[in-house]
Amino acid sequence: MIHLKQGDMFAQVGSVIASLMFVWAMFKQYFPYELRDRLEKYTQKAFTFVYPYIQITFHEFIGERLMRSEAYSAIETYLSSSSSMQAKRLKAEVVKNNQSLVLSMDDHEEVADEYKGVKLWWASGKNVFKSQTLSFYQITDEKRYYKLRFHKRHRDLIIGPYLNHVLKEGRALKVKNRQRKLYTNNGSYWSHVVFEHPATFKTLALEPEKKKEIIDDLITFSQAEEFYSRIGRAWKRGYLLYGPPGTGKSTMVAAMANLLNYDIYDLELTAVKDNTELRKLLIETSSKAIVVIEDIDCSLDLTGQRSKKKEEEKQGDDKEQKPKSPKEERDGKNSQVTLSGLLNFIDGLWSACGGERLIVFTTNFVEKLDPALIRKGRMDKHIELSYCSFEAFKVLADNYLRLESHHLFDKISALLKEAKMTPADVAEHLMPKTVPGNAEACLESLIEALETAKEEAKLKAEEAAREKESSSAKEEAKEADNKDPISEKEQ
Ligand SMILES: Nc1ncnc2c1ncn2[C@@H]1O[C@H](COP(=O)(O)OP(=O)(O)OP(=O)(O)O)[C@@H](O)[C@H]1O
Ligand SMILES: [Mg+2]
Repeated sequence: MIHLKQGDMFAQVGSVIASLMFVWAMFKQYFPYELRDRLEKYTQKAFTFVYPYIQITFHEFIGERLMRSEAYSAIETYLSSSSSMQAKRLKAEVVKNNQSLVLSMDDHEEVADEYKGVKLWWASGKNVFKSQTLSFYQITDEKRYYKLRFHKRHRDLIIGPYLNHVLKEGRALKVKNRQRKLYTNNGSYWSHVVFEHPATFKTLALEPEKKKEIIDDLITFSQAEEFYSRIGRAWKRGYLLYGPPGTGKSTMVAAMANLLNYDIYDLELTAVKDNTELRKLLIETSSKAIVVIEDIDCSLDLTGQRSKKKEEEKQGDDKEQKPKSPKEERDGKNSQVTLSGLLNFIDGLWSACGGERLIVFTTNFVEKLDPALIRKGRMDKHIELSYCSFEAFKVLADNYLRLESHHLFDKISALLKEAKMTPADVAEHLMPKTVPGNAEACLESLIEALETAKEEAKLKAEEAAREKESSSAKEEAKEADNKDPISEKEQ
């Protein structure tokens, strides 16, 4: 316990010096002015010589409006791990919706820290003020603080890099401990609920290499603040998740948020009146967030906006007579958000405010989207989520049935190659049907479903082949019909 010995030494040296200073303050008035001035100068010098340590105080409250200091709470969080190991008296606070505890040292405790081989000490304390009001009760006001002590020869290292490190780490820990939120827009306002989706990349059924690639990409992004600022790009990244329904697109968004500890802003574009409202919503999003637009192909008629425009130019006033799309009729309103409005949302100037944001689009029909919307630089990473592979099935079997291997796995592996089934459907068969769950029964029900799906796929393929054959026969007959008069003429 070196830090305690050092701390004791500080306390002793400090109290000796404090007593000397006290004696000096009592008697200095009896000395002539000039001598007093000199003596004071030498005492200060002696003080810094004997006590060559620098002390910085961080108060809990700042300013007259008594705002809680951000630095104080970042330090409190930063010190929580060393406090729980070193301090004898601790304070506990419950965070994350009563799910976890954060410990900090109680008043008048001291803990040591080390940075690049340099040792320093943090002490907690409080000032108590008593104020007598007109009423009978006495009001006590406590103001807490942290005091940092270090040797003066490390001044540059501690005041610069170390304190930056403490604040950065403290803030990052706070973000990790905070309760995350899921925001949804009601028109141009965000409302939120607590975000508690249990999906993680571990439970996501996906091929391991693909999973690793996505995780690496996300982590690299979240640690690349300096890189983005060096290359002059806003700190954001776009993901396009596409694939059939039930392949895990929404689940992956939740897993991303859980991995990076981000909030989610689920943006419903059809509820946004126009581009101005869209911009307002964007400005109100915080950093460390995922802004997700689900089913972007159905959200707005962004799919063929450009080609549609060209068509409209050709057709003149025909537009007014056009019947409304089913979506427009259902909503009873028509959002005025345009493709260019959305593009500005993604990469316009305002999108850089706040930084550290992921923008995620999900869609079932990637081919329907305007290429401008999903080009690299806007949607930087395109991820296809497809039908369940055997690798993905193994993740589900482990999650749902706690099975790493089983004699039916080989059969399932062969069937998954021939039948297309989404992870959502596979998962449905793995849900326990009895208590306690019978794994074999689940696997057998899955095999049965896969065999049916395989049969259906076979029938469909045969039908498609027949249709193709008959249509090519028709084409040939048509071609032959067209050729006949010519050949007759030639004859
Ligand atoms: N890859 C997967 N890994 C784990 N679970 C999955 C996966 N895909 C689907 N599921 C399960 O199926 C359900 C539906 O999945 P999800 O909502 O993520 O699909 P989706 O791709 O977003 O579908 P849609 O296109 O209809 O929005 C989820 O509750 C999840 O439990
Ligand atoms: Mg979805």
